[in-house]
Amino acid sequence: MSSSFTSLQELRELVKLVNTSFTGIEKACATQKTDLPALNGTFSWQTEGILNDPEVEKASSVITAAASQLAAAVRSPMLSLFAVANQYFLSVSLGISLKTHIPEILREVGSKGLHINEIAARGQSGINPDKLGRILRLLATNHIFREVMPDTFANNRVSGSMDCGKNVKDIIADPDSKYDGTASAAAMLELSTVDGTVSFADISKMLFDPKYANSGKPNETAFNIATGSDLPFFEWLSEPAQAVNNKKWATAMNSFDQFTAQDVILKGFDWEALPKGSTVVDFAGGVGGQAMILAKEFDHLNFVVQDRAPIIENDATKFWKEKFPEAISSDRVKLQSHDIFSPQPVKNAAVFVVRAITHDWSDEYCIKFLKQLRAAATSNTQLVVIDNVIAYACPDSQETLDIPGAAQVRPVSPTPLLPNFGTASAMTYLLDISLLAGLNGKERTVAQFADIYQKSGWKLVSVHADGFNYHDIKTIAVPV
Ligand SMILES: C[S@@+](CC[C@H](N)C(=O)[O-])C[C@H]1O[C@@H](n2cnc3c(N)ncnc32)[C@H](O)[C@@H]1O
Repeated sequence: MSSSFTSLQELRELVKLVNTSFTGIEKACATQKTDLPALNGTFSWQTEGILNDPEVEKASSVITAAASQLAAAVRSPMLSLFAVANQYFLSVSLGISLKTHIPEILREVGSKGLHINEIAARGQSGINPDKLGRILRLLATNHIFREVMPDTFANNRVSGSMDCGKNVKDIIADPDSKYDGTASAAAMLELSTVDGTVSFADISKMLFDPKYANSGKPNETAFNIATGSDLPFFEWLSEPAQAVNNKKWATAMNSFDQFTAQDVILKGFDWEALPKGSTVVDFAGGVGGQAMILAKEFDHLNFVVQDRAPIIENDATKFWKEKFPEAISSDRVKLQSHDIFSPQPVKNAAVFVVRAITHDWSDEYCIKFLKQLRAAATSNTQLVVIDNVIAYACPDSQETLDIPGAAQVRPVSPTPLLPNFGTASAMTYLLDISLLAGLNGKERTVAQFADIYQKSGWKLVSVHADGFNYHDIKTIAVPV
């Protein structure tokens, strides 16, 4: 670990890591006969493709982790801390740029950019041009947008990725529908910045409140304190008053498909080996996106997609009617309204797929629904939980590493990087805290998964990680 280095040695090692990783990126670009997309270039999914190359992905993580470790080492601690303490303004500025449609306005004028007076006028939000300019300058200083001339801004590749693709005129005519029909990740960014999440980012109220401090309840959170609602987040989102946020949430969830490989569900579990006619339950499956990928690939399997009644009756029904109607008409796929805490109606499931669910709930609640699944399981039923796995920021030698596949979840970081790749893994840790604030949810280590399984009558038997990340990890359990 880093403690064995002198300060200059450590910095030299970090610089070396940046250099060797950069050489790896150059080689991958040469092999693929392509270039890295330029920071000041235009965003497109096609040119971003090289970043998904496993070598480039790994090199990118090393460079990100090393660069931030270098900055932490060479900068005055007070400057680092001041930047963190005021990060909130960066977050809100990002949201303001979305609310005023800056990425779309700047796309329409191209690389020459536009003066702040004209940007403010085109957005018709009533924002003062000088104040907007200061917001955009803070963002440009953080590599989001470019100030091409004094008070004149253009998109760069980062800000361009927030462009929802619609005409500014159409957006302004109906701002509530801005993200309809798109898969824009900007919908999630808006929800995370100006649409309310900021109000519950202050989790101190939740952590120090005598009633909330030790609660695992989904409606005793920073979100509840901030909004005054006593509904759990997802129920609140279904309220008629939240219709616009609800639409945005649906777009945000769809947008994740662009970042995650669509075949992850197919890997790390032998679906082919399940006997013909086996039933796979997509538990709290949303519209049933995972079941659909599996149903298209394995026609010997049947599926039940379960979720809350409004999701099943509206979104899921529409989704399957549009994309795979024959699966419904042939009865191979059934859509079923089901509350995860009530007794599981499918008693002959070969597999319960539980994706992006456990991290929404505290241990207490996970154990409740896992017990319901266990009560309905046969001795051959398998539980396939797909979620993020979180790692400690220090070396970890827990006994679960003996479980097949568990060690691969933690790629070994080169010294002197943090074992969890530091800020290259920041998303997982930020998500963990936002789950805490909004839902009393939690990202878990492999050992913590093993623990909730053991407490609900399941036994963790294997772990499968696909690629170089902590996302979409499969933990597979069987009845005890
Ligand atoms: C993050 S989404 C994951 C959806 C899906 N598994 C996927 O991977 O796309 C969480 C899902 O849990 C569902 N959910 C939340 N509370 C529920 C409950 N009490 N009963 C059934 N489903 C619930 C939500 O409606 C939502 O579809």
